[in-house]
Amino acid sequence: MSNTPKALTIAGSDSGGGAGIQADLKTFQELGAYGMSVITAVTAQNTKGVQNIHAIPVEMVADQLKSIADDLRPESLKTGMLFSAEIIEAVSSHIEEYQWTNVVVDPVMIAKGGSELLKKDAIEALKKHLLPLADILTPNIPEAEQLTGRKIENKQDREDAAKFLHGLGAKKIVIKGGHLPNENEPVDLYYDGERMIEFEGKRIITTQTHGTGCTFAAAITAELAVGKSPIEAVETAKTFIQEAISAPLHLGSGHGPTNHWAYRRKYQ
Ligand SMILES: Nc1ncnc2c1ncn2[C@@H]1O[C@H](COP(=O)(O)OP(=O)(O)OP(=O)(O)O)[C@@H](O)[C@H]1O
Ligand SMILES: Cc1ncc(CO)c(N)n1
Repeated sequence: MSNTPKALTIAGSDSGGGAGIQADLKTFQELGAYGMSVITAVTAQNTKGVQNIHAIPVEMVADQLKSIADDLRPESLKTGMLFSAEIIEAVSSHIEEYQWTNVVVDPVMIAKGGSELLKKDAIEALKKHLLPLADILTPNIPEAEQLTGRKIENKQDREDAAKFLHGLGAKKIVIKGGHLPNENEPVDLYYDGERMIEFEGKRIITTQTHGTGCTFAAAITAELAVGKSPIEAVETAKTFIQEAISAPLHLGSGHGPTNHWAYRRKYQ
């Protein structure tokens, strides 16, 4: 058998191709990991917004996980849109049962246009079942606020939130800076229980940011699959998303997708 690194995404499908499963698989491929997917929900979505959501029955989510576990153990995995408490519980119990490692949890809650990708009553399940399994948790600022129940207004708040989330069991946390006010650079704060590290970026004023969070977490996951350390993985992911936002494709009339092949063209 070959030792090609395999990365798994457990997430929702974005018909528009810029976020969710589609962004994840494109990113895995770009960074040299063989991509696999477990689909939790199908969204009818484009750059203008989410028009409809159909959750996959939890038994079918479990069957997809089992098929992968029976044959194709992933070197790393990421979770994205999980939609409901029952899907979160099923995904968490299977990750535990199969003892999968290098688990990246992107706690997707709301799409850019405001659509709910995680039911409100599922947040507790996420905290209780999935956070303790996270090797790297990647909330944006509104998600970190939901998970901590605290307002995040400055750097000290972000550091406190990272510590709080570490206390809930996530081993490493990256609080992403995309949602900081436009006059601030998009600094991502990394915390592993000991070190606080700021990953700096250059803010690009653009509407072409559909799927930035998915792409960033997928890049971390791909890097873990190919054997990089968590800090190296976050470093590469930061460069990958910076390039992907810098060279937009200008597709659609709303929040357009990022450019998943920009990093390769520049660095590979
Ligand atoms: N305008 C921007 N310019 C440069 N980097 C950005 C910009 N917006 C976001 N980023 C970076 O992109 C990554 C994703 O962050 P962001 O906070 O946008 O995630 P998100 O809100 O989860 O995305 P999504 O819309 O997919 O849910 C982070 O590394 C962040 O710093
Ligand atoms: C399916 C899906 N997952 C995640 C996001 C968040 O960007 C989205 N818009 N759609």
